[in-house]
Amino acid sequence: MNEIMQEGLRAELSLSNAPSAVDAPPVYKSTTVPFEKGNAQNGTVEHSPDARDTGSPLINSEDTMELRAFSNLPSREPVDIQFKDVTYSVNVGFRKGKKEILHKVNGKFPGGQLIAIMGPSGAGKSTLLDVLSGYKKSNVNGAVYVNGRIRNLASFRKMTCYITQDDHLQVLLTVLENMRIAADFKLGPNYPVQEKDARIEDILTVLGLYEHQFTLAGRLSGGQKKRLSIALELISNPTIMFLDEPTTGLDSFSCTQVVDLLKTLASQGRTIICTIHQPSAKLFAEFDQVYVLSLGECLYQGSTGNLVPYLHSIDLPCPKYHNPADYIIELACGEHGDDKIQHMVNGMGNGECLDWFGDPSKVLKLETLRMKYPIQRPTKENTILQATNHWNQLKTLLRRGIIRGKRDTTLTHLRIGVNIIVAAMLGFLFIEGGNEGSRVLDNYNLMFANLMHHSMTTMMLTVLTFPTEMAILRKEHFNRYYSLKSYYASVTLLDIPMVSFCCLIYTVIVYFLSYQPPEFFRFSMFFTISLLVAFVAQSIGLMVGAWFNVVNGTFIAPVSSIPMMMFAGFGVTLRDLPPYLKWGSYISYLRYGLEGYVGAIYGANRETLVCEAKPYCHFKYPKRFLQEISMEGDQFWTDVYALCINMLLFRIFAYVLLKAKLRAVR
Ligand SMILES: Nc1ncnc2c1ncn2[C@@H]1O[C@H](COP(=O)(O)OP(=O)(O)OP(=O)(O)O)[C@@H](O)[C@H]1O
Repeated sequence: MNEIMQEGLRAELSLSNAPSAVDAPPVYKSTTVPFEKGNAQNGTVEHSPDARDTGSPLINSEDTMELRAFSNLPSREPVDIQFKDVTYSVNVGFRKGKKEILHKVNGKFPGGQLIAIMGPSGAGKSTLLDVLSGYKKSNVNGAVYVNGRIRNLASFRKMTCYITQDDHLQVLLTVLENMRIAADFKLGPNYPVQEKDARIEDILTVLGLYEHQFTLAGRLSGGQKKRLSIALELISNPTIMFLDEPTTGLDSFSCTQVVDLLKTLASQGRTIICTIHQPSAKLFAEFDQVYVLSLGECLYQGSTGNLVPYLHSIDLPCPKYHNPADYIIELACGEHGDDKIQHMVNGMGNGECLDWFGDPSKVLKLETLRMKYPIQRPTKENTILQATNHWNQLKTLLRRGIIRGKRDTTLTHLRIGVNIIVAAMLGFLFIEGGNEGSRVLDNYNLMFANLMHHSMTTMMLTVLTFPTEMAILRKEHFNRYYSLKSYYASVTLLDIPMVSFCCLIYTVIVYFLSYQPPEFFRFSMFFTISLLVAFVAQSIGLMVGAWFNVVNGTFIAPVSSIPMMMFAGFGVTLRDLPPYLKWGSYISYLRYGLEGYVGAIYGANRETLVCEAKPYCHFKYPKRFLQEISMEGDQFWTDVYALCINMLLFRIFAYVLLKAKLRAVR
């Protein structure tokens, strides 16, 4: 344990129950939290099958040491969770029906406890966690009770947080920046800065991250990343914390640090529920309560200390010097026979049996809980899911996006570099194409090449980067950092300067190297079309990226561009398109782009072109060229409107897809 963590754990400071509002001032009282050192040092534990746990620490108080609580986080009123006959099924596929994963499981997680959901791989641990946290809503049957009342998901989510197995952090932000951004989302701009900083400092200190506050999150070790994930959620001081495998991938020292920390949090009234694979005996003993699943059914629920007596009571005694956590997993896997699983499920009434809880005073009936916790009148703030308003969410998202943009210099340089290189190459390739009458067709090719460049670079970049954001979006959106509207608005706004800048450099280079007419209004028209095409392509990229993963997206996006190219009027003129395919030209944004470019360069009464390279210039008169390609040349504004409408429609559709995608996973 590092020094900071040690110091944090030793300090004596704890808090009394305080109001549940996030920004309520802390009220302190001096108590100490016993630290159970564990009697299973080497992965083995000697146990007495008859010794029932009575709720007191598993270890003699001689070995206790004091933990430092979070001095800036008010303690919480414990919240009791109970679930009855919970079933969860998934659709396996078209005409294949449904597969049931949780089979009418029951259970009770009393407040202020550290609870482990254990079981072999595929037992349904993560699924149960998802169902209880409200992350999964569809295909769930049964009832979840919070303090004796049927769970109201909206208000329940306000007191909970969900920490996913993968950390999904903002890797380009430092620890402190991550914390400050989270504080701005969760506490809002009106929360006093000094108190915000004090809360951040307190959390970082206790979690042993204070000395790493200026380290980029991406450079932290696995254990530090996990602690940062917890730290970010602690800012809003949740009452219930759900953690999916918080110790997976960590060494035993980091595991102990994380579990010690969770224990501290539980001791202050929070209900901490986490899934865990196969803890060592020492780690296992740290949990207050354990809930064991096998194939979607409950094998045991009760205190960790009561597991051995329970196994003894059902004639499945845990061998001496065997880690009970290992033994129950062996039983759950069916290593000792499949009949034992059913025997245990029956013995526990699939989670209905509450006889093996360490502290019987915590096992209150639903009616008693309802009397203990009267109904609270909903307040105005209670109707909004996020802690702060849309404007604050957008501002904070933009601030975070700007920091990320500045740090991600490789991508920024790459985007600028690609635009300069491609523009220079095309400019030199089509040099003088813009004013030479004999090279009008070459210039037409250049316009199409421009369209390809703008559409492909922006679209593919979005298709490749957006899906990687989805995991972070899912986590932060579920944890109520921001609404989807604010997120989407920030995504739309953040890329405007970069796309515009890249378009501008590209257009300047191509325009002047290829000798396009040196008139400001024609340059502006040319640039406007480039910009709009880039934005439409980006919208399509968003649409694809919102729904498909990177692999499928990189296939779908270019393939979907092919019909757009076909109908652009480039290979086959708009006049020569077969009547039954004419509709295609109206939905092709590349058609409007090409028409817009032609209008900018050859429309608006362009004067007769010079004809020096060859004695005969077929397209010396721009009008003749316009007739040849069956374009009017005076439809610039129609093209601009059409591109704007395309952009708007694709953006709206991308938003709808994104929303549907977020719903689909739940
Ligand atoms: N969408 C799905 N379609 C089909 N089966 C699913 C789906 N989601 C989950 N399952 C199945 O449900 C079972 C439980 O999954 P879950 O992820 O909850 O297990 P777990 O106990 O958390 O496993 P692990 O410890 O390996 O993460 C597994 O057999 C899994 O294959």
